[in-house]
Amino acid sequence: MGDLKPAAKAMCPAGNVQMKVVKGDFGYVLEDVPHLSDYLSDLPTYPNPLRFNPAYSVVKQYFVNVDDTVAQKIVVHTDSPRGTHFRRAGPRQKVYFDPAEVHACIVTCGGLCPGLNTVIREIVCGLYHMYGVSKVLGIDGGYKGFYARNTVTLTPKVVNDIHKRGGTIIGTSRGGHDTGKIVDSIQDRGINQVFIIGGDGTQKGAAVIYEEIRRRGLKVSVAGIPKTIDNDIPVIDRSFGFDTAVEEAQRAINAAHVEAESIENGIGVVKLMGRYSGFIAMYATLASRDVDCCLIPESPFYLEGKGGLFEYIEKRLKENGHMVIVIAEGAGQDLLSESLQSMNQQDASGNKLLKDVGLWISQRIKSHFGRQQKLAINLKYIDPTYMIRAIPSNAADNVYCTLLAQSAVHGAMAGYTGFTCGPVNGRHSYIPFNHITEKQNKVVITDRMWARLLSSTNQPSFLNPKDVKEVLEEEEPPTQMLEGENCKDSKFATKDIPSMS
Ligand SMILES: Nc1ncnc2c1ncn2[C@@H]1O[C@H](COP(=O)(O)OP(=O)(O)OP(=O)(O)O)[C@@H](O)[C@H]1O
Ligand SMILES: O=P(O)(O)OC[C@H]1O[C@](O)(CO)[C@@H](O)[C@@H]1O
Ligand SMILES: [Mg+2]
Repeated sequence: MGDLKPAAKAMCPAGNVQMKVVKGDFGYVLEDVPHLSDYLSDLPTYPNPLRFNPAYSVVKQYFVNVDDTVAQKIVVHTDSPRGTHFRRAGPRQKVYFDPAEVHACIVTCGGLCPGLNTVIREIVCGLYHMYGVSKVLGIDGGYKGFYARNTVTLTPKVVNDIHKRGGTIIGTSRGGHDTGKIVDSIQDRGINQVFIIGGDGTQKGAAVIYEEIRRRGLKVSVAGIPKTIDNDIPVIDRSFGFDTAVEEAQRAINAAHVEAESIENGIGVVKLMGRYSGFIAMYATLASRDVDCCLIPESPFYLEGKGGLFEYIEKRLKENGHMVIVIAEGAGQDLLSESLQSMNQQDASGNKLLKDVGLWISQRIKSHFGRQQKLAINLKYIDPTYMIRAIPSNAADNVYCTLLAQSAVHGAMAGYTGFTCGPVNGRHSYIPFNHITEKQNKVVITDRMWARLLSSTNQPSFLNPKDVKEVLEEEEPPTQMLEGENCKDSKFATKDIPSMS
């Protein structure tokens, strides 16, 4: 990495702060994150206290090499360029804060997600035990808590057991992001490390807080920790709490299956979260094996006629006597808008409020088969929406949350700022905000994973040749969670679509 070319700068779409892009040989690109020293000169440095910590001092190569970067694309070809890289997360030999001067704060924003309390716990414990920092504040109730609510003092004792509880002990909210007031509060309280846990909206808010802090020339590190139960944040392998949510969804699917198979022509309908991305529904379906049909926002479907849902339900009931349908909350919203009066309501953050697709589809199925009178169905609708996100994180998510929190703490102590952290191809990395906020992670229905789902449920793809063409033309890159690349050359060739009319 010694022969990297000098930084080439590009404008950051989110604001007026320039992106740090470093180019190297063979198409190597480092999309670096900002550092306090980019805008503050003569900052003192200190040896990392971990050098003197008996637990860590024996670890070989514990400190991350300053040149370590992580490749975004893991599948490469002999002639492909090396592509985009991110700075590897982890402790540095030198830190830019004297632990005694650190005054950190933590805020959680947006919807709940299993693991929030674990992340809070591990930020507090990481700061205390790894770096000897003893001033950590919890901001009560999301962004607006900076200027409208009280704060909570967080110590290892206060947070000791919180990972066993769902929710967030410091509260959360939507809306109320006022950059000026938030940065005033940070400045007035003498806070110099800000840990912001939240989804895409929260990370957009974190980006503008960072920009304002930089504009004011403050020595304050801003670290984002991505949180989304929908797994809709791009670049990172997966988001914390997702595993837990998929696991909890099994209970609802099992119940739907038991109900459905115990009665003649039983249909179990389960609605799961997923506003724009159907990952929870897709993984819960794949894990369960009891699901006959999974409907997600990314894959359009229709009810009536040849190749439609009603036809498939009839076929499945005749074949098997019962069936289970899993539907993500954002699926089929276009169909609902046609039949229900459009509401166009928004939550406090400006997110569109969705109509209840679970209730709607249950009613449509009932009235279709009721009208036909040739198949008497028994439908049970289960809506575990909030149950899958209000629980504590499972063991795997707890470990993941710990690594995330520690990455954020190491990054802030090392003087990095304006970053989100998360695993990229299994290596924790510091990712510039714009990469995380520019677009959403979605299920790519031309990817192998969706094909696996279709072959496991045997459901029709509901796509007509025109839809297939449109999907292929969108050229979505494969998601990080998937093992392969897009297979647009073969998998969705028209002849392979199960129920093409
Ligand atoms: N573009 C933006 N600029 C500044 N702040 C924003 C922006 N978008 C959202 N926010 C703020 O971020 C916070 C959380 O946003 P939002 O409610 O959209 O949840 P989220 O972080 O996307 O999480 P979830 O995945 O649960 O939706 C809110 O306080 C909101 O005001
Ligand atoms: O009802 P709330 O708390 O606004 O949250 C609902 C939304 O939050 C999410 O879980 C995202 O965090 C979406 O899937 C869902 O639409
Ligand atoms: Mg969001």
